[in-house]
Amino acid sequence: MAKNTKNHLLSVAQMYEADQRTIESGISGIRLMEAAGSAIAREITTRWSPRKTVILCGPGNNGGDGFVVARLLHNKGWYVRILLLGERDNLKGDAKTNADRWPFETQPFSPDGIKDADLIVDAVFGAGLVRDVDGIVALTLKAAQQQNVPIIAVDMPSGVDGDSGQILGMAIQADITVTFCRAKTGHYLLPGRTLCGDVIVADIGIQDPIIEQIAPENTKNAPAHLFPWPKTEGHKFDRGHGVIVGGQQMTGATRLAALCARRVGAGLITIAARGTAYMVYRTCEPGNLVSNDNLNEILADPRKNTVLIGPGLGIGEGRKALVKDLLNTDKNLILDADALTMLAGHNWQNRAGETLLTPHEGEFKRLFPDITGSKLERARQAAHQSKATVLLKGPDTVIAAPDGRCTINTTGTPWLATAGSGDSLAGICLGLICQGLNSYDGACLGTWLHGKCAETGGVGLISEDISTLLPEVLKTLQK
Ligand SMILES: NC(=O)C1=CN([C@@H]2O[C@H](COP(=O)(O)OP(=O)(O)OC[C@H]3O[C@@H](n4cnc5c(N)ncnc54)[C@H](O)[C@@H]3O)[C@@H](O)[C@H]2O)[C@H](O)CC1
Ligand SMILES: [K+]
Repeated sequence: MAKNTKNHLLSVAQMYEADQRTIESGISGIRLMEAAGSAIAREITTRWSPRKTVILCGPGNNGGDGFVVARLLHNKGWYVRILLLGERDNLKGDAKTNADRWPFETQPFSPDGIKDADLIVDAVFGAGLVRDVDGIVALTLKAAQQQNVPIIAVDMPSGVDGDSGQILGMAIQADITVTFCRAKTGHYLLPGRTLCGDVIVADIGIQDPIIEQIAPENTKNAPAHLFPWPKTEGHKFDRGHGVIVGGQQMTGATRLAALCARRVGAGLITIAARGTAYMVYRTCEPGNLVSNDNLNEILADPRKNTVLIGPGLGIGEGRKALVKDLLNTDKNLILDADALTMLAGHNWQNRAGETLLTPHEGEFKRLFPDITGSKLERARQAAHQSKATVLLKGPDTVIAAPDGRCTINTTGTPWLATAGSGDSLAGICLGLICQGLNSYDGACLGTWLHGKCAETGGVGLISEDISTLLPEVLKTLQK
């Protein structure tokens, strides 16, 4: 059966490979370019009425797409001018063919060339961006930005790296970006995601089996189908028993996590706590189980399969030893916050249970100080090195599995940057993993749900809202 590859994200190299394999299968490059240009012209004409349009064409095939757009808009009666970077005579291949089909003059790049534009098409650089944008290109793109008219980017906003989403030198802010076949990782990693505006993925005739053969390791996070719906015949012990090592002082973190774990369907949640904190937990949410037994005794019950440690934990030698002891158990572990901080310099080994690390950027740097690269590549390397699933938090959270798979999450709002939000996320993941999801699936679904809660809650969201919003989000997943 054909796999659904629609959520796969391609790297730039994989896009070139898909292109090449398609051409080898008998679809010419010129046909692909025509399809790319038609898709862009279609997206423009369905959104905007005819108006003075300036198309900025670069020296490669991104510029070639621009020439196709120019011809198609001109044929529909639009007034179109082209600014071309470099000499027309230097164009090659399909870009040259399409330049030859444009019977009018082109003008050189210059800020002045933008002046009367009511709509701008950015066909300067796409997949082939290799160095910083500077000089006359930067000046012209700046003028295009200042014109304050709609900007349509072909494939990528020029200046954005298609793999990392990083800006090389400078980049243009687009209103829409039309890309081809599949989105690229740079469309969803920041700042690329913001610079793209709306991302539209157009079919240009590259067939799904070609993408299956390439087997991209990156996806856009789309895990709703993984939700473990309770079974009619099930009872609470079928629905997982999670344990949270309760913080001594920051008891709120543990309570937020426990509420979220239960809201996503965990059958039972035990908070392991000592001293005064034990009494705090005993007198709070009545649905939590609370135990002041020794942690080893609590975990002796094999049904308690997943442990969350870190939220509100605090730092100290005793607590560090506790985290290390947990690593030697066969329980599924979710290590968050202070637990991560205390593992800096740890020598990662294969564990018997699943391991999920949920660092933000600061914790990640302490845990993996030698790992560099794009957010995606750093998460992937960390997962490989630690043999754990790594959930690298942020507005473009990346989840990486030890086997090389990565997903980029796109749900959420800036209101999630609030105290207790991470504790809630860790709790959601606990609730899902204790029900039997593996740590990668649990992390993907947990992150997606957490973001959906924020979207549903809207403005003014605080972390206490997240568990309350979960039922509303889950209802939207019911068939
Ligand atoms: N299947 C598809 O996705 C299709 C994609 N198409 C389009 O082709 C481009 C990629 O084309 P390519 O020629 O490989 O690269 P670019 O046009 O992006 O740029 C290459 C060109 O630019 C020069 N260059 C790169 N960086 C800089 C810089 N900072 N300053 C100055 N010059 C720079 C480089 O030296 C080259 O000369 C893809 O994005 C799609 O838009 C096709 O339509 C076919 C189908
Ligand atoms: K572009």
